Amino acid sequence: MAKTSLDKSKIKVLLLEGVHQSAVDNFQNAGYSNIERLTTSLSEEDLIEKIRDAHFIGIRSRTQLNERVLSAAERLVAIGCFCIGTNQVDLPAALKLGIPVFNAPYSNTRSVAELVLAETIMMLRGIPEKNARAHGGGWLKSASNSFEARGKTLGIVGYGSIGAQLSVMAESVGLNVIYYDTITKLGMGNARQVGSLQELMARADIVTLHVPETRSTTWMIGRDELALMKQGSYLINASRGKVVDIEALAEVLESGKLLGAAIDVFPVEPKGNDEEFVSPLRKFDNVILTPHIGGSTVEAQENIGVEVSEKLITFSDNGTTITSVNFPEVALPSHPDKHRLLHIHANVPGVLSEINRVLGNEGINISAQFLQTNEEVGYVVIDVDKAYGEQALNALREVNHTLRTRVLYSQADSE
Ligand SMILES: NC(=O)C1=CN([C@@H]2O[C@H](COP(=O)(O)OP(=O)(O)OC[C@H]3O[C@@H](n4cnc5c(N)ncnc54)[C@H](O)[C@@H]3O)[C@@H](O)[C@H]2O)C=CC1
Ligand SMILES: O=C(O)CCC(=O)C(=O)O
Repeated sequence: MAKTSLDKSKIKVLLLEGVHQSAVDNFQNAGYSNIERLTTSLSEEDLIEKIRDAHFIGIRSRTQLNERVLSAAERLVAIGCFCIGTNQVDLPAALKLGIPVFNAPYSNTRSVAELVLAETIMMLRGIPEKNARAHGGGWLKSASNSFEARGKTLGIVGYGSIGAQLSVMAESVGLNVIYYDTITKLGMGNARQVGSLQELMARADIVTLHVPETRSTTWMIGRDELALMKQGSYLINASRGKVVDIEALAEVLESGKLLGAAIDVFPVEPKGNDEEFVSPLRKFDNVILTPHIGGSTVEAQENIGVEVSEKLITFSDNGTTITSVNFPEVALPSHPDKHRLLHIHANVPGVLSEINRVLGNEGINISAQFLQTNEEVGYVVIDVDKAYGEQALNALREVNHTLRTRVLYSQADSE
């Protein structure tokens, strides 16, 4: 088992929001034993306390890792988002602090697409109201406002992994698919890209949102966009809560313009299952409300647990940053006979030559060197002879603009 700069039993892994057991198993199998796993997210103050001595943190969509929280995380080596979205992390702040962020970009794609297709069919048939009526002892046997999916138009906003997968599944039940994306994309099957969000809103019978939360998508669907929708149409949002103005949506539902909606994500979501869910949409029987479970299937969560923990363990044990969403990506070979130094620094001219100078001054022979930079940060990985681990690390710490350093001892040495 690889010995890292710290004894693995001292490396603290904090997992929040019910990250799947598969992640815990993976960490344990890799020799990490100091794992704390909580089922909820934490308030900012509690998070600051907890993250202070964590080396790795695993979160899902609810935990907000803002600049203030990250600044308190003095020992943090990396962040794992056990989900697709990474908007809950201040990625530039993490980068400036030298902390890579990893996620699972495809593991729950299918789960979301299946849910959205199912909701489309359920809403077209008016099932949410009929179900609510039956639970209250009523009997709403009627074909009024009950439609087949065949021949209706599904409008997908954001034609990425989820949008494109949904597109294929939707066509298989006879829906016509149109989509809007800021990037020109080749449609799957017979799906056709439209030129504007406005055109999509006006043409679709069902509009479904699959964009990330960014500046351009925040409150993207408000009064003006909802006003463009067809009389008797439907809206689905399983992307992020701040993409839709919920008050405006409540108004169009109240007016009867929309026949239904299915909303999985909300501007403010409960921290855990014990907190009350508050929303102006609670009163509508024709709205399917789900507690941000688009990606919550056994299959997806287990896969995500494995995928993201593997990325964190690989970075911890070997230094590889491939697939990080904010960090220079470096794919590294194993280093059986050498100690490996990891140096993360602000990307200003002269740091690499300074690194080589201080190592040269110490008489340290470099056997391999890897460098990758982005606009903010440089990541240098240096393999050195086994005689020089601590000495080299101390020298590197003195280099100006250093953000974080680590040493990974020779793997053969620590078997
Ligand atoms: N409800 C849930 O449990 C889940 C929600 N999600 C959310 O779904 C989002 C989408 O996921 P993926 O399809 O995997 O992402 P993706 O990155 O593959 O696709 C997003 C697409 O949106 C497009 N886009 C970005 N800004 C846009 C704009 N202003 N207008 C139109 N299109 C725009 C992009 O060009 C891209 O094609 C995630 O970012 C996440 O927030 C993801 C998984 C589970
Ligand atoms: O499962 C979760 O907690 C979040 C899922 C999600 O929204 C995502 O993957 O982006």
